[in-house]
Amino acid sequence: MAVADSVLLTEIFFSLQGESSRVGLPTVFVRLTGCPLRCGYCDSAYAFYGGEHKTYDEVLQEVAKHGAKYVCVTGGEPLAQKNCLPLLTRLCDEGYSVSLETSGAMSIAEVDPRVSRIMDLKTPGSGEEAKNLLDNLPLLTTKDELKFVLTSEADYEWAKGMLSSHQLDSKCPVLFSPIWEGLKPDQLADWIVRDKLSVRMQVQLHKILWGEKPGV
Ligand SMILES: C[S@@+](CC[C@H](N)C(=O)[O-])C[C@H]1O[C@@H](n2cnc3c(N)ncnc32)[C@H](O)[C@@H]1O
Ligand SMILES: Nc1nc2[nH]cc(C(=O)O)c2c(=O)[nH]1
Ligand code: SF4
Ligand SMILES: [Mg+2]
Repeated sequence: MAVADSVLLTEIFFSLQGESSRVGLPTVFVRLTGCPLRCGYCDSAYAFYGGEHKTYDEVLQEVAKHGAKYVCVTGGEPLAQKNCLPLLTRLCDEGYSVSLETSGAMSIAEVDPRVSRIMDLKTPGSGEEAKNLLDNLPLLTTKDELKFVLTSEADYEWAKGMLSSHQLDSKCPVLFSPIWEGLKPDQLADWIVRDKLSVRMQVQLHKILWGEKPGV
């Protein structure tokens, strides 16, 4: 149930951005609760349930305490809460440089244009490929990023096929990321070099630094 002018929140924390082309930048993370997907590898399942209702003002106050320039709204699936949209706009109005991590299973059409949308196109290995909303693809602009999280060689081949069939690398930067402790990063690197793909490979920096746990 949506409560007026509020979101259901799992956590707010300050860390180094571990993903996307913003990797390494000190960033405040706002993790909203709930997700309609169940990717087999999900590292944020603790955000599926629970959470606390927080008004936009309360979220902004908590974010401001950290004195950072960058804010990343994630989840769960942030766009599953309709109040995520006004929250993104309030964060932009405050002058933050805002990114949004989204599964691409919900429309990104109404997201404030100042936000950089990091859209994950779910691979077959996630178990949630059927949820991909392909109508989102034409909406991506050069300030957005399209991400493939890969579990296997089959996922890699699928992602390569999607790149060429939809000419995805001409829309926005493309990220290829191996699942943590699943697909070996050096194996993925070898395939990308072999095939000369114009994608950015990345591993989750925060897990290299601190392991897999909430709040980092
Ligand atoms: C936790 S999700 C939250 C935002 C949104 N629900 C989504 O899936 O994009 C943020 C990003 O973490 C990625 N992720 C989750 N678990 C992962 C894992 N075990 N290894 C690598 N990336 C993972 C997701 O694929 C997604 O790109
Ligand atoms: N440090 C850090 N960077 C991140 N970038 C995206 C994250 C996410 O969970 O969406 C994440 C996260 O959980 N931690
Ligand atoms: S969509 Fe994101 S939060 Fe939801 S299960 Fe998949 S990775 Fe986890
Ligand atoms: Mg994470």
